[in-house]
Amino acid sequence: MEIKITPSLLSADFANLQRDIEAIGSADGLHIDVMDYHFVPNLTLGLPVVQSIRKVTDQFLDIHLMIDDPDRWAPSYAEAGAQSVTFHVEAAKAPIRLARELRRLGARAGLGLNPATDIDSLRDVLDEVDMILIMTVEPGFGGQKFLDLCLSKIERTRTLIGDRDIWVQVDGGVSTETIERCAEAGANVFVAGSAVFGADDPDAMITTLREKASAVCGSRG
Ligand SMILES: O=C(CO)[C@@H](O)[C@H](O)COP(=O)(O)O
Ligand SMILES: [Fe+2]
Repeated sequence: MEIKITPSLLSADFANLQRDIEAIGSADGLHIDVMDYHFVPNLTLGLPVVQSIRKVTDQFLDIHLMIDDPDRWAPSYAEAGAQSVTFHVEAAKAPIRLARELRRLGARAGLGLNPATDIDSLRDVLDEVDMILIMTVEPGFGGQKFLDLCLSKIERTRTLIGDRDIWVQVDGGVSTETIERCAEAGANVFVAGSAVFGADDPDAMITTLREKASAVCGSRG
């Protein structure tokens, strides 16, 4: 499965978003973390900023909603032109209805899972989604330490998916130190915030991360 590196704009300079987006031209998408002070103890940005970003880039927009009541708010991000919208299973009231609505609006539907949320009970929902986002830190902040305990969930997720065309995204603490283990476990989409924007050359870091993940996936077959 194709490897994708989607840097998180959470670690970009919010006063210079366009500049920082242009500095990562080799990214496979822009991961945009929407937080509401309720689902997580942090506040970031919302729909107006996503609409503005849409106007200045053709990049694939990968929205990660860490908000209460995604049933109400998520469709607007698809309408704003985001190609992928991920909501959390812990927050959604009707995840199947919401995933269907996102797909109807032309977006890929993503299902996000916190570190303590199990995947096994979600096997019946898999055909409704295009991506499973596995948090590898508690959601809310960039720059946290990768939780190794999530690796076995990545493996179980890939096994449950079988031959379905569903992406497995890992988010949190992904770096040159951890990306190979995530790829080995079965992830193919990698969010990296502090690792990319904290690097001297963010675009070169994307290439390094992609090479490390690809080397593992190549050997995994
Ligand atoms: O969703 C989140 C945090 O809740 C992430 O997307 C972070 O922004 C990733 O940042 P790093 O751990 O890569 O610094
Ligand atoms: Fe995220």
